[in-house]
Amino acid sequence: MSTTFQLDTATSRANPTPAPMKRLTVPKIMQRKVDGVTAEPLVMLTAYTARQAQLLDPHCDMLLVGDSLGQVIYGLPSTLAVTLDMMIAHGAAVVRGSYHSVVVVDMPFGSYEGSPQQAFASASRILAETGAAAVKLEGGEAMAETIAFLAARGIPVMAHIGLTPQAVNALGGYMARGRSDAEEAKIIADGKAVADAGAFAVVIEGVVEDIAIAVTNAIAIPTVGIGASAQCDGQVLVTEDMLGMFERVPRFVKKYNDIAAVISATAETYAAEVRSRSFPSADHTYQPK
Ligand SMILES: Nc1nc(=O)c2c([nH]1)NC[C@@H]1CN(c3ccc(C(=O)N[C@@H](CCC(=O)O)C(=O)O)cc3)CN21
Ligand SMILES: CC(C)C(=O)C(=O)O
Repeated sequence: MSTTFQLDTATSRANPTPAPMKRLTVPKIMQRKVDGVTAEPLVMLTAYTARQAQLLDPHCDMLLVGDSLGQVIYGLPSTLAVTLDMMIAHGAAVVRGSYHSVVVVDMPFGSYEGSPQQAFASASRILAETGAAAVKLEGGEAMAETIAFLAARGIPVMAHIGLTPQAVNALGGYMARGRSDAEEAKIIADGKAVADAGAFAVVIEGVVEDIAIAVTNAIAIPTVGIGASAQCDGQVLVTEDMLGMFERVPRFVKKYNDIAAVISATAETYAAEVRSRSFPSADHTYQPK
């Protein structure tokens, strides 16, 4: 299956450079941490579709095909019902729509926790069938053996610690983590464990800021914060949250726009024109010669 062809793009903004195969690489992402305080923070956003990827790609270092698509695209109550096939379909679309950013695809709940071998089977399908460069999985110390197994076999792994949404039933909700000494120690140990295991980067979600800073200072791989700290080595948000597509978003989301209002107002105008028969007009219909 060919997954790397280029799409025509409508705007020059979607085509920032003429060189098609100059995609950032995982080693270049890791180099940002080596460069230390002089390096620019890493910019990551979620993307689920080809056109969304085209628009975001020029502005990002990494695009995350997050399992948040379960809630954002499919209207599911949590990420637990997201399947490997869903992640692969959307991952392939995002790779086709981008050529600058490193594309990272989430491993869905149930596709990797059973054993390192199960994780390898799932991750190798993701890379082979999407063209993405890396996978992300949730978990710290408990996933260290699996991260090492994948990394040793050429699969770059982004870890995800702190508020891990696939563990919502065990955590009891999407509350911030690290408010007790035991939780704080656990999150710091998780960060060290995934770095030692060979993860190339780690998402730190929904933790008390001091802990995000402590992990960032304690490990040699980039930390990507969401509800964490501006001192992380990068940031990620769910694109639809940032765009203002939803009424209710986590506290850590900054709504940079109100796209929900744009969509509602546009649909309202269209509906009014259909009902008044002012659309389609002569410009949008075919007349005889
Ligand atoms: N659209 C979207 N954005 C996300 O950031 C996101 C998803 N979906 N789906 C997967 C997980 C779930 N996440 C979530 C979901 C909800 C809260 C939330 O509502 N937090 C509350 C506090 C928790 C509570 O009171 O129960 C908050 O006010 O931040 C946080 C993270 C983060 N991820
Ligand atoms: C919120 C981000 C980090 C994520 O894991 C997702 O989009 O699923």
